[in-house]
Amino acid sequence: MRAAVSGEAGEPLTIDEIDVPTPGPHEALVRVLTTGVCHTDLHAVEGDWPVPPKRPLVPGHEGFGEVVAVGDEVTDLAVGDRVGNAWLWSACGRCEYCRKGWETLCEQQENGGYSVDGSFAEYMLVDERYAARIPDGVDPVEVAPILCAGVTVYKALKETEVMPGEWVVISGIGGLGHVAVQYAIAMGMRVVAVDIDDEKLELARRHGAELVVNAREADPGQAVQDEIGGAHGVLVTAVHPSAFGQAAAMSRRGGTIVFVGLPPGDFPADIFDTVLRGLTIRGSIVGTRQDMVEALEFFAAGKIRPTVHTRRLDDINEIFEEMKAGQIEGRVVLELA
Ligand SMILES: NC(=O)c1ccc[n+]([C@@H]2O[C@H](COP(=O)([O-])OP(=O)(O)OC[C@H]3O[C@@H](n4cnc5c(N)ncnc54)[C@H](O)[C@@H]3O)[C@@H](O)[C@H]2O)c1
Ligand SMILES: CCCCCCO
Ligand SMILES: [Zn+2]
Ligand SMILES: [Zn+2]
Repeated sequence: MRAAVSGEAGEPLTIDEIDVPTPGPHEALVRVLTTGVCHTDLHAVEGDWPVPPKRPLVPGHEGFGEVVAVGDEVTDLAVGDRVGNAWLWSACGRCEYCRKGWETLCEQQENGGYSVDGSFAEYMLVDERYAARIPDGVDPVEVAPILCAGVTVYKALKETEVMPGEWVVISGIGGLGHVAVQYAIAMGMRVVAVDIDDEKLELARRHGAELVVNAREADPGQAVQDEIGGAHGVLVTAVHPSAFGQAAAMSRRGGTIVFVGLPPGDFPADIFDTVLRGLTIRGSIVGTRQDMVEALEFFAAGKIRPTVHTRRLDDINEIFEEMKAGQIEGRVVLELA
């Protein structure tokens, strides 16, 4: 099968002919129809995180497709079923985190397109116990970004604890941020969008943001305090550390700041301010299987319309260059079939 393969960190991917994988007892073989390209895939290819991916690696964890074969012990998937892979490719199901419904924190988890091969290929494997079940009748291109961008921001917005009618800042209006604006509005929140690119901020407005701030032209903390007295929640999906240091200043007293963006680096946190204003700073990683069900339900109900641009597998290296340059509007989705 044709696949985009990352052989060495920092090197361009090659489009290779590799073996079609064989499903294990609890696995299914899936013909990939579409797959989103997440900035995490770029981090994986560049190798800029502390935990390296497998190599050689087939990236991709927003893959949508059709089951074509199942393993010997599969009981919950059949040929023809439509499924998705995800970052949470599998977990142990037995540890404290899995028992408590925090399978995304399982230390035995496998990660699609990172520790196991993903969806930048004609076929991929999924574990029947963790594969996303795709609602009937949804758009095969627009559903792909929900499998990571959608479930991640949906979970993160829940983690901000922002209530209907309250304000949330979405910092970073890329693949994650532009659907975060939509989930926030669907969840009854009011949105301030922050980015460094006016075209991204215009996209946020088109998706319903009431206020926008270009962090290259104004101090986002001062702007959000002046406009609304600070936001009840701040969700940072940006790919530069400076956005993380700006988050607290945008928060209202008692606010919750949730980080999902993962640029290498760290951020300053003022001790006195954090304590005096009762701020919560929280990391959030993708979503559980239940979060995926809920995020897909919002999508299937027509409340989330990812802005997508379709490309081919062979374009992947150009796509990553455009992503690095911040030139991608919404989400690129590869069409494999
Ligand atoms: N925590 C998780 O579970 C999780 C899940 C998916 C992705 N991620 C991470 O989230 C990040 C974003 O992913 P993506 O696919 O949306 O990336 P993307 O490249 O599509 O978008 C990144 C956005 O950040 C904006 N940006 C850059 N510098 C900024 C700044 N200083 N202030 C505000 N905005 C700024 C860019 O203009 C762009 O709009 C990546 O680091 C990715 O690895 C994390
Ligand atoms: C720690 C890595 C989290 C990435 C989630 C999928 O983009
Ligand atoms: Zn992702
Ligand atoms: Zn576990």
